[in-house]
Amino acid sequence: MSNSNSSLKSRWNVEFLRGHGTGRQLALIILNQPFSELLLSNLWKAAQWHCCADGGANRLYDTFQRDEDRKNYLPNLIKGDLDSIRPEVRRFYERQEVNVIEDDDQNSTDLMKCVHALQEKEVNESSAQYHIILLGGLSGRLDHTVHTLSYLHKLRKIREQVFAVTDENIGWVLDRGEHEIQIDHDLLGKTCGLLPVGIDQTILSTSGFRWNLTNQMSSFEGLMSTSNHLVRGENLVWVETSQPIWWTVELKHLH
Ligand SMILES: Nc1ncnc2c1ncn2[C@@H]1O[C@H](COP(=O)(O)OP(=O)(O)OP(=O)(O)O)[C@@H](O)[C@H]1O
Ligand SMILES: Cc1ncc(C[n+]2csc(CCO)c2C)c(N)n1
Repeated sequence: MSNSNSSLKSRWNVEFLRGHGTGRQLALIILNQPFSELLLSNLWKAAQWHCCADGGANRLYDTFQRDEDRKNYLPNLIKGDLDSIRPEVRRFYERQEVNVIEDDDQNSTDLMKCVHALQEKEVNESSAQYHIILLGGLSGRLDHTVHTLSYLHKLRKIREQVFAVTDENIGWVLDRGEHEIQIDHDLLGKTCGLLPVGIDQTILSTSGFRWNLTNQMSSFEGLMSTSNHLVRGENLVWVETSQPIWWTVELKHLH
């Protein structure tokens, strides 16, 4: 999986949902949202750096019943204002020598604090950028959900690939330009959307969908491609957009 600058076409695949590496180092940021054990374990396996945003640590802890199992899933970092992590959860991870960092800044969210921590790590280690998977953040509290939409929209300027994943959906921002998205029909459901949020309007062209667009203007006030379908037999979709948009597709339940 890589953003190929040479062809100016971004190529995307989501095989990390199966627990597969994708070539680039992956960072998993666990938010305070429900998720299945199978989704967690696949993403955990695919990622090289694991971080919990505050109450995300409760979700990780509660995924397992036994401390022996919890000890196989120790994050590299727990960070946030730490007003949501339960005391016994904090105690457990601190005893396992997990780095727990309290950051009381009241102008940035726990999600932002975790992304900043990753950026510091990359600078300190002079490493290439990780691709980022947020576990959660697409549903639940509307202010948090819109924050996720806004934050990934902004991050596109400084980060290469940032995904948000829940048991129901995966989504990310397609920056202006051309995109080829690999479609694994065993992982992805058919329903999808191309969402012009955070922009005035965009000109969209697509192929591989049930309902395609050609140089069509799309905006929040006007046409939005929601409830579109992937087509069985097409293993790739193509999207060209003149402005950044959110792309989402429903997920099949993992088994
Ligand atoms: N109900 C929710 N819906 C969507 N995302 C959520 C929700 N609750 C938490 N999150 C995500 O998980 C992160 C950690 O959440 P937590 O509950 O620990 O803190 P919070 O006090 O709600 O959030 P923050 O301190 O970031 O404002 C949040 O920054 C947000 O990205
Ligand atoms: C205009 C404005 N609105 C809301 C907040 C509150 N806020 C935003 S991020 C955050 C941290 C939560 O851990 C808090 C409390 C603010 N600071 N400024």
